[in-house]
Amino acid sequence: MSRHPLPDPPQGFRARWAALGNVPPFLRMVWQAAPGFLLLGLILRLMRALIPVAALWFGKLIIDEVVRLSALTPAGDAWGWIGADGTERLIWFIAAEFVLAILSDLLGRSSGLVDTLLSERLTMASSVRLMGHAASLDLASFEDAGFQDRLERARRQSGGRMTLTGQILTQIQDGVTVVAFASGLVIYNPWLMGLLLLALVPAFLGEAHFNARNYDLDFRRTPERRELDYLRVTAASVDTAKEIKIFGLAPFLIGRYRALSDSFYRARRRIAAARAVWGTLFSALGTAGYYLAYLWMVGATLSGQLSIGDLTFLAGSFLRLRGLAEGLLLGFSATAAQALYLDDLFGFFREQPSILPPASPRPLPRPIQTGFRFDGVGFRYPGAAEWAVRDLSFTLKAGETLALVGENGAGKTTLVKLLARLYDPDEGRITLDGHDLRAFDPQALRAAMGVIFQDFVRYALTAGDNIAVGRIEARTDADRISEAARRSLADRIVDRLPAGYDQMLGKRFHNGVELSGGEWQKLAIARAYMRDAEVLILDEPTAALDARSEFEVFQRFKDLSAGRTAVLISHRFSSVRMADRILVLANGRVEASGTHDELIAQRGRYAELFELQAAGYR
Ligand SMILES: Nc1ncnc2c1ncn2[C@@H]1O[C@H](COP(=O)(O)OP(=O)(O)OP(=O)(O)O)[C@@H](O)[C@H]1O
Repeated sequence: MSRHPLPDPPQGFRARWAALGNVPPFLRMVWQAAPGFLLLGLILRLMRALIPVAALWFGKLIIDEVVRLSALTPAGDAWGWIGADGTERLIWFIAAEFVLAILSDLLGRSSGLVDTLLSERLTMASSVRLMGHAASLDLASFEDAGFQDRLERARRQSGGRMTLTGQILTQIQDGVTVVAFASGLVIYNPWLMGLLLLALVPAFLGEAHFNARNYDLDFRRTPERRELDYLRVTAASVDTAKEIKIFGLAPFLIGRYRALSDSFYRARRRIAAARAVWGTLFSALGTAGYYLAYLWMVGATLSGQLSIGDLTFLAGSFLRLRGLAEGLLLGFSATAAQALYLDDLFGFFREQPSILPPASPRPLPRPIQTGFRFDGVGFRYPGAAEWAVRDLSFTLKAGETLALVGENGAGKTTLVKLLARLYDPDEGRITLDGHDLRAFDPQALRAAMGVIFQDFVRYALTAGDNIAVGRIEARTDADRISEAARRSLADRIVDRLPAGYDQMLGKRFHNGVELSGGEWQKLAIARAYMRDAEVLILDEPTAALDARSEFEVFQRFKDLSAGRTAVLISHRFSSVRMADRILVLANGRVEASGTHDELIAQRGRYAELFELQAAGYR
């Protein structure tokens, strides 16, 4: 059973045919990605489509010619007929068939090549579009399990479904070949065509049914598949290896993986077995149709209505047509199935962010005049029952350094996320210089902020790039990067790295050097200094720093943010007391505010927590 509520997959034939509506936008995407290849693929295939009929027709002509000549040629030398009188036509027919065979191979290989290149270009284009679109969506979306399922399915489609173009082109090619063969059959005897269709339709419906069942299974099991991927990565990755070993977690993870994938396997096996049984039955039906037609052809040849050449042409046509039409119908149903999967990709592209720039955004005040004001702000994470912050009212004055303190879960990080408009409040409002934050372009707002979170990212990039991500446009500005490193005290770490700023970090790639938790933090803090930020926010990225380092880092932070608006979050009171003003949060509300001395004098929670920590050091 799926653990997360998922919308039902599209059911029934109508939905499956409706999914074919995804084919035109898909082809549009292909056209945009590689118009030349698409056109070339189509031309090559159309040329190739007519070769089988032509080859079979030459085969018929050859046989009739052979039958005619065999009566005239004396027995003896197998090569003696070449060059003899009256055999020119036969030689031309054989030569034509030879050329067709070579041409067919050549066209087949060229279209294979074009397909490969096309699919590469398409995978790239759709992955780029996927990444771009994902980046435009709200943070809240990413934290929703249903969204992650949709993202996962879309990601699979962007890589996995790209053979679809080749499939559609092959369909077109086979369609043209079928029409050519069928015209031949109809000319000889229209009943043959009816017999053929009768033999094929059940197979087609059967395939369509099983394809849809497979899709339903994939759809319903997306959460489990995500869990499988998660387990695979967790059980075997550089980030988790240490803890997995210490806790001896491998058997647990493997057991879980096995149980989940077993249930997957069983479901797949059921479908595959039913498909095999029905497939054999339907195929036997097709064979019966063929032999019925064959009986008629043999009779017609014996009674002189058809020549031997006609018999080979017709029998060959029927057999090829059966194979082709079967392939075409099954391919059609497979295309419909693929188109169902495309629903995931296009469905994802249709997903829209809710935090958008207004039609005419206000220019961001630079410098900020009065500051930010929270007015009765309340926010609940999507799907959460509890408010993360509620009735939150305070001012973050321009130019001041404000510290946020409070126990775990008090709402400090949430407050910062609201300030950076990663979320919008559900109640109340946040203003900047008197204007609602929603009046500004969220990108511009974020660009004016330097926020380093507790769970900042450790990029598998060079040390220099790990700092430059704070302002990626300045990636080549070595002076700016080293200045940022100096400010955050990361310069001493970089100096010790074998390749300095060019040193690859982390264990993911070759020659990477791993840093300690505190060293990573100093590097991350340098990101904030890369920006021309109006507001600097350190949300506890200093937890792994030793006491002296944190003191130094914060001292610098305060000096460097002089005149700028700054927010710092820390559980260390020695750092917090440096701030101009301290806000004590509890249960998502402001419980008290003031300078360190004022708060101590109030003898409230702040004084209590401060005493608790101080006592620990005595
Ligand atoms: N992404 C999220 N989705 C749902 N709930 C969340 C999410 N992040 C935080 N919460 C909830 O919101 C509340 C406030 O969390 P927040 O991270 O703001 O606390 P904090 O004061 O920063 O805590 P800490 O000192 O542990 O970092 C907590 O009760 C937490 O469970």
